[in-house]
Amino acid sequence: MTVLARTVEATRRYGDVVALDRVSVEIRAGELVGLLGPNGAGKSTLMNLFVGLRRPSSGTVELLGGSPSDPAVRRGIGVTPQETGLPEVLRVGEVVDFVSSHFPKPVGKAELLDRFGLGELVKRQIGGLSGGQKRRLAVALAFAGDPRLVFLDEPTTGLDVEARRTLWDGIRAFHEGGGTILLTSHYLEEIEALAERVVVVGHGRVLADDTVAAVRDVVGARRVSFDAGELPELPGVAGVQREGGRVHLVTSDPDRLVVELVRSGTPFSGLEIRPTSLEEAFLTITAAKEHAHA
Ligand SMILES: Nc1ncnc2c1ncn2[C@@H]1O[C@H](COP(=O)(O)OP(=O)(O)OP(=O)(O)O)[C@@H](O)[C@H]1O
Repeated sequence: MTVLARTVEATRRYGDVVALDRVSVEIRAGELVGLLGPNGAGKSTLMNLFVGLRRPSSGTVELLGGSPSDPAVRRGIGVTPQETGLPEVLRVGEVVDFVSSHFPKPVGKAELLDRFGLGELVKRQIGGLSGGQKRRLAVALAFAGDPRLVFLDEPTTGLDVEARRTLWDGIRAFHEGGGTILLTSHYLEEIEALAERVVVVGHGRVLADDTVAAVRDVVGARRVSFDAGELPELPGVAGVQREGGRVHLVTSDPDRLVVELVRSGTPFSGLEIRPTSLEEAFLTITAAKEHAHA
């Protein structure tokens, strides 16, 4: 499959901070890849290397067969930054026209706005849009030039559920038409809803790069919850969390844990066992790797 973008052993330092540490990632044509990781993991730095806003301190970055610092190459991508300031006095349609004029084969105003549920706002001044509408427009603009590859850094931050779903529909439509996307998100629900592949980043390193389902399987963890007081030593516990009287234990072997809990004679009630969410999965991966490096 054609690789549209890749980093090879890319490291990025800011002074003493190593934001990315020898990261090698490939984005292949037609993929929708989610980039997941806690605050400060290095997600934005990786995005910025791909789109040419930053250069690696060492290692290489390749974009559409060329270099991200080449403006001609960058014309083939679409980007929505985390922070966006659009001119308040311009109308929605004017902003779309302005951005589209930079590309040889733009999507077309009506189609673009419709795709993102903004069709009725074409004459509205930017200053009169709600925060959510501005955000949706900013994301829509990443698609204006009919790009081969789109980078979305937290596209739906601050949006309500309905606006988020409209954006997801727009992103999915692009992907179903063969488009390739790399998106970061703090909403795990978003990564699970959109992405097929997930790259988990922590402390500047790639912790996992696989399907969403496989990342869960790698961890294979279950969350065992119950009400109890003091707990004895229990086998195979990867993490403990307490909420008032309720205890949540993360384990890869819930059966053994429950057997041992019963054997210990510890009084408990309200037993519940469920699969871990992606967030819990990546916290467990991060903790396990840190443990291994310690
Ligand atoms: N311009 C900069 N100068 C100094 N340090 C920086 C700079 N940009 C990022 N960093 C540091 O590099 C590390 C990675 O930051 P980055 O913004 O890439 O993480 P992130 O995963 O995108 O986080 P978030 O989810 O909070 O946006 C952090 O420790 C951050 O403080």
